[in-house]
Amino acid sequence: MASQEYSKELHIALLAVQRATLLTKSVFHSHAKGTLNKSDASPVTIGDFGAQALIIAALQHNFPQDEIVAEEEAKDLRENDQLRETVWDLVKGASLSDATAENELGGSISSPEAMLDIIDKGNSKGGNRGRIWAIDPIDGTKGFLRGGQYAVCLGLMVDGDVKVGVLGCPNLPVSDSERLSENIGADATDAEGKGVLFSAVLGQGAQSRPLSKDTVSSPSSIHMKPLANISEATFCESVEAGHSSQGDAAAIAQKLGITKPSVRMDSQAKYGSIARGAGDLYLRLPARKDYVEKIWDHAAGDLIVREAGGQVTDVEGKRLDFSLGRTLANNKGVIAAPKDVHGEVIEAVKSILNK
Ligand SMILES: Nc1ncnc2c1ncn2[C@@H]1O[C@H](COP(=O)(O)O)[C@@H](OP(=O)(O)O)[C@H]1O
Ligand SMILES: [Mg+2]
Ligand SMILES: [Mg+2]
Ligand SMILES: [Mg+2]
Repeated sequence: MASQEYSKELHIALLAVQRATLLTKSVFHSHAKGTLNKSDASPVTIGDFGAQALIIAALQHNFPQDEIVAEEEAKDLRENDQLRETVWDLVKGASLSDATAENELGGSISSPEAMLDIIDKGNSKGGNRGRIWAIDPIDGTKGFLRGGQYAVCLGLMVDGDVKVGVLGCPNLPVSDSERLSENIGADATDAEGKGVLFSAVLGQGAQSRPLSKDTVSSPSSIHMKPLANISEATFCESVEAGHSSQGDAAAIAQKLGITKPSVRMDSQAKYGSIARGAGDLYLRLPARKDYVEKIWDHAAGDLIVREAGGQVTDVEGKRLDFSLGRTLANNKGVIAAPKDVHGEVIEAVKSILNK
């Protein structure tokens, strides 16, 4: 049988996300997370920089022609010797325990200077032409710092359309059959038995597999849970009230007859959770009118939910458009739901937001 389309891209993406996720786990457990505040007042840690370096190095080794849009830049590390050395210590020690897998990723980065240049290779403007990877080295940095959920995120777009998506979620349960509990975001740990990789290739379905320390584990297919009645839905939203208007979400839930409390969770772990049927809906209602969503916050999750039988749009019902550069310039908010109830959810969203 001929290998399926994008099979090499998926394999490398899984390995690269796995290696980067292991690096972030070591930072998650340490007290010194090397946190800085960026110009927009959002945090970045040594884990974000290190994970971005490892993923880009793996992509450049395998797909040297491809462009990369990544969240972070090396400027702060160039200006701060101590911070640079701390990140370098993390990066040079990071490797998968399987030698073949590590070889496939190109092995270690050669020097701290090379690491800085690699981090800055994520500066593509994005757009609607050619092969462009989108990287969020730690999505949900605030959750990461709080000891909650976070995700290492990688997507491949071709001509502006997402073809491959991978999410590494070290603090989610491995099992697809655990329903979400209210406090999953708050009491997350990556103790034994935790850690999952979600993935999808356009037209080939969505999968989950345990996060491993060596080569990739074998996958299970994942699907959104059929909903007999929308009123029985469990919906997910951000922990951060500034990222998603929780008052609007509550009003929409009430309109749909939903009585269960929302599950608040950081990061694209929300997309992975509903894709595996652990929850049903993801509501991200714009809290600030001027905020423009970034493509790396949604590329992988959007594809994984759609391949699991869901529909993902903005609050007006438009598909997310990844072809416009580094941001989702043409979209406001995100509504993800099983295909057959998505229309009903959008009607409720419109009726509340247009009030
Ligand atoms: N005002 C805002 N509205 C919506 N999203 C925002 C925001 N400010 C920051 N974000 C984004 O929200 C992401 C986290 O999403 P969530 O709330 O679902 O955990 C952040 O990703 P990072 O943590 O990668 O910076 C950041 O890009
Ligand atoms: Mg950030
Ligand atoms: Mg993010
Ligand atoms: Mg991030």
